[in-house]
Amino acid sequence: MSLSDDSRYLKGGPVAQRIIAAVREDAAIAKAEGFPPKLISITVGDTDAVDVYVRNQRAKAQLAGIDFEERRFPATITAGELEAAIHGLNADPRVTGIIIQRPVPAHIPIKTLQAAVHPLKDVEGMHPASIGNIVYNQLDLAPCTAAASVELLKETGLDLKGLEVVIVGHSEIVGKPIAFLLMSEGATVTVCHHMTRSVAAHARRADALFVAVGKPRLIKADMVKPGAAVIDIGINSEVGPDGMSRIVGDVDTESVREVASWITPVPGGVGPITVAILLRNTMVALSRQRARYEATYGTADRLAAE
Ligand SMILES: NC(=O)C1=CN([C@@H]2O[C@H](COP(=O)(O)OP(=O)(O)OC[C@H]3O[C@@H](n4cnc5c(N)ncnc54)[C@H](OP(=O)(O)O)[C@@H]3O)[C@@H](O)[C@H]2O)C=CC1
Ligand SMILES: Nc1nc(=O)c2c([nH]1)NC[C@@H]1CN(c3ccc(C(=O)N[C@@H](CCC(=O)O)C(=O)O)cc3)C=[N+]21
Repeated sequence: MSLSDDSRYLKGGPVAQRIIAAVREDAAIAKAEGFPPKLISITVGDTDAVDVYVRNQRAKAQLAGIDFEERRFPATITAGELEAAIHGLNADPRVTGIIIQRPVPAHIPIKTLQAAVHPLKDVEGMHPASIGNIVYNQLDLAPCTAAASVELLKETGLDLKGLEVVIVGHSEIVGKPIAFLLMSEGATVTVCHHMTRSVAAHARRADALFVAVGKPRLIKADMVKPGAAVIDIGINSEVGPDGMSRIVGDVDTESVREVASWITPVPGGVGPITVAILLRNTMVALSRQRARYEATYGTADRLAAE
């Protein structure tokens, strides 16, 4: 049996395809009704991981019928100039959603940029108001990677109520929102980070282990409970023995697959679902904007109102 046929591999492709097919239907209807969805990606400077992500965003947006436009800014741009560009996009009625690719150069405060995106156009769910909604169990517009990771865990069929979950990594964009999403599903959640005394001791207790650190092969077989589900969120670029650059996760997949009952491959796991959820969030944003528009103008037909 080839590795790709192994039922232990929790593959993201089929889940992503399902989500994109639904988005495609919604997008076609919205377009016919005079509200074509449009997603704008903002990139500042150059990063490998961002290039992969943006490339896939463009390809999948095209597949789903969502207009996609990349705005690239040089690493030398000031925070004020970027904020002005974001305010311009907020005011543009043709723009449905804005995503700011991370990381941005050190002189740019990322939090200020995320807060500058209008909450109705915040397709990444990273505005403080959006993040706050997650704490209140309002989950329909969650940060894409966190939502994607939870979606993959659900593919196992495990009952999330009372499940012992350990998350390694507590960034605002991945680890923390995963913790909130899973708490709202009834899981018992432990979050580890670089000050945790023994990541291994916590990880070994987990029925489901989420890893989002950015260190290849951080998680080895002896850190995983037999029968656990392991969700590998890491996307690391590495030069392989053949001298070619390749993408690997944070989990030592070869050894961990002997112990775990489920494991997500990298590539082909969480990544494709992240892109699909970004597109789904764009449609959620569009429907919120339309609801606001109707509340203001009393009609859903923008063209008729103009
Ligand atoms: N698949 C996808 O769709 C996505 C994948 N990614 C990938 O996920 C990974 C993490 O991304 P992101 O969350 O943005 O990264 P950050 O660098 O923002 O966060 C990394 C986290 O890991 C923690 N950490 C660092 N070293 C250790 C350690 N030895 N043991 C335990 N915890 C540690 C850090 O803790 P502390 O803050 O305390 O130092 C921090 O909370 C990266 O590989 C990234 O490329 C990211 C986004 C989307
Ligand atoms: N604001 C922001 N949000 C992010 O979520 C974010 C970000 N910035 N910066 C970069 C990282 C990285 N990231 C990826 C998402 C999907 C794939 C992806 O689609 N990967 C596929 C394809 C890999 C390939 O084509 O080689 C896979 O894993 O199978 C990759 C990388 C999101 N990130």
